[in-house]
Amino acid sequence: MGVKHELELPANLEPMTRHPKVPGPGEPMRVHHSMCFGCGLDAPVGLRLNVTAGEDFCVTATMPVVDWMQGGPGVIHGGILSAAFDEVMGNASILIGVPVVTVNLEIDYAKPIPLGSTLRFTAEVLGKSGRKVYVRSQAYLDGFEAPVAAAYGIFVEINLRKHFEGYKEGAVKAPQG
Ligand SMILES: CCCCCCCC(=O)SCCNC(=O)CCNC(=O)[C@H](O)C(C)(C)COP(=O)(O)OP(=O)(O)OC[C@H]1O[C@@H](n2cnc3c(N)ncnc32)[C@H](O)[C@@H]1OP(=O)(O)O
Repeated sequence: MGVKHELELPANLEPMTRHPKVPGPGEPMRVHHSMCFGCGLDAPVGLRLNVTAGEDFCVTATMPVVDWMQGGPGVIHGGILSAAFDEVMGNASILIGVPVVTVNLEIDYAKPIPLGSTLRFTAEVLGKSGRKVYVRSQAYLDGFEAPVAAAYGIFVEINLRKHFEGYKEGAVKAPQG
């Protein structure tokens, strides 16, 4: 079946503006936490995704599919791909300037993705309604015109300080030096 139909969006989407302080098109998005599994460079195990800002409400990213990402023999684990989509779509949400967390993630896996390949991601914010931000992402592989996987995410605006209150004491710190 490949990737599924479009995400059903609510009728009451609000106009969005790109936040003036986010990176410009072609510039790298900032690492939001050095120990983040998705983008952190100090995380002992992680995707270390480099996400690049695009035009409007879009971002792009690439991810080499390396051996530790294996699920079935020779191919990526579906949960790793899901985490990559989460990270890329979370970064797209940053472009509208609201702190968010994921509440809903849907993935379509259309093709097996071999170890040794490089996935290319695109993601765009489709709209915002109240605290909810709707995002879509697609993953591409060389040699395939259509996406090899796709995702839809709903992210919800949070108060960053309140959301992580009570959890920060248990946070894993980056190694010193
Ligand atoms: C930023 C850089 C990249 C980061 C990428 C990685 C992002 C992540 O992985 S974040 C980690 C995973 N996510 C989480 O841990 C979130 C856990 N969930 C929560 O903490 C809470 O559900 C929270 C705070 C998001 C929302 O709770 P609360 O503030 O009580 O709001 P609540 O009223 O339940 O929901 C807000 C809206 O979202 C909707 N909503 C909540 N859950 C869902 C869901 N599963 N599906 C669809 N809609 C939902 C609600 O219906 C509500 O809509 P409306 O405003 O229209 O009534």
